[in-house]
Amino acid sequence: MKVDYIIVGLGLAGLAFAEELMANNKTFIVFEDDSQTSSLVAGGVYNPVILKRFTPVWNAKEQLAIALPFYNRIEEKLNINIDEKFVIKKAFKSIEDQNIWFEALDKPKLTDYLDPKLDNQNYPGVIADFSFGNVKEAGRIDTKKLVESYREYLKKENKIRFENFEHQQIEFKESSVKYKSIEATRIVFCEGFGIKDNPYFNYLPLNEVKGELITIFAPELKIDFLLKSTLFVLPLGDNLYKVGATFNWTDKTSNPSEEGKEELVEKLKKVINVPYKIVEQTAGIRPTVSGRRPLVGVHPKYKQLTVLNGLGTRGVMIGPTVAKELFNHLENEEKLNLETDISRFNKK
Ligand SMILES: Cc1cc2nc3c(=O)[nH]c(=O)nc-3n(C[C@H](O)[C@H](O)[C@H](O)COP(=O)(O)OP(=O)(O)OC[C@H]3O[C@@H](n4cnc5c(N)ncnc54)[C@H](O)[C@@H]3O)c2cc1C
Repeated sequence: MKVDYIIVGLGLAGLAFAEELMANNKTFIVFEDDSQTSSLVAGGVYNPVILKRFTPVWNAKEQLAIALPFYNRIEEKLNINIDEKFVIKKAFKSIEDQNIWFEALDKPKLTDYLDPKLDNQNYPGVIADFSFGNVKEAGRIDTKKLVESYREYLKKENKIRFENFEHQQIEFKESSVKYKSIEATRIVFCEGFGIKDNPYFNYLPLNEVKGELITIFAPELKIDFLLKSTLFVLPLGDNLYKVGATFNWTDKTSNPSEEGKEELVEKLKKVINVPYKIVEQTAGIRPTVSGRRPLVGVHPKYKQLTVLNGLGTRGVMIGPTVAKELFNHLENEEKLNLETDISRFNKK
């Protein structure tokens, strides 16, 4: 079997690259072994503003201009609904917090997104003593539905194998690779935290950060916006809400933990004051990089091997952009963004 590309991993990164290949009539096969869960458990929120500091997300406008049409095309192609738009209401913790918001209103990159009028309304069940600030142009991609539907679609197209990709089986040819019975021009590794087992790219500085979420059933909480406080509370419909997330730099497993649950329950006491029941708990590892820029590019020695990783906490927004940039670099000789190109980690 001969293909243009092998893609290893079908999370948000692999999916975005597969779409790019299809749009350009390239042939490919995906390997997926279910070892990582990040894209399946993600909140899926896209939000152009960093709400801890009221600063703009890096290249937010440009990323959203690519990402939203990208997900809407997939909605049409697979006949699914995955994009839900909503307002994010940031619950201020103090008057100082409000003042920082007012200062941020003047930042040119934020004016489109921050509503200058504070929301003083009371929402039953929500604890907020200092009003809310509204963030516009935000929403959520249902990443679980997206990834599962896309894998199903690739299965029907005979373009995915649900098995572990074994790096030691790669044989190098002059300008291609052989993997078992497949000959491919290139391999694109989209393995998330799985990169740690990749002997070609595990030199890259990926700082994995485990995140846990709970889903609660809270019939007395009637909100149709994303509530952002010490945690986020995201309405899913049918009185269900996703609550998260934790940040844990030491636990490298994707298993939900008792500590994770306790941390969320403890923090939630300061966010809502209505009864609820926990109906689900999920966990995954965010593939993050210090400096918060993804890992994109070509192996310094083996030019057939490439990587698309490090999407961090914002895979939904940034995935489609970096997939496009990698494709254009490999096929159209366009330069990679110097901030994301892995050559920044080459030995000088
Ligand atoms: C709790 C939590 C909440 C989050 N919330 C948000 C959010 O609200 N918004 C947002 O934008 N982002 C969010 N994220 C981050 C987002 O999930 C990531 O940025 C994104 O999922 C990373 O995608 P990926 O494809 O790079 O990695 P992954 O999703 O980890 O995908 C890698 C895939 O490769 C497969 N794989 C690895 N090695 C092999 C191998 N050798 N052979 C075969 N297959 C292999 C794995 O099974 C996996 O499916 C969240 C993450 C977590 C954990």
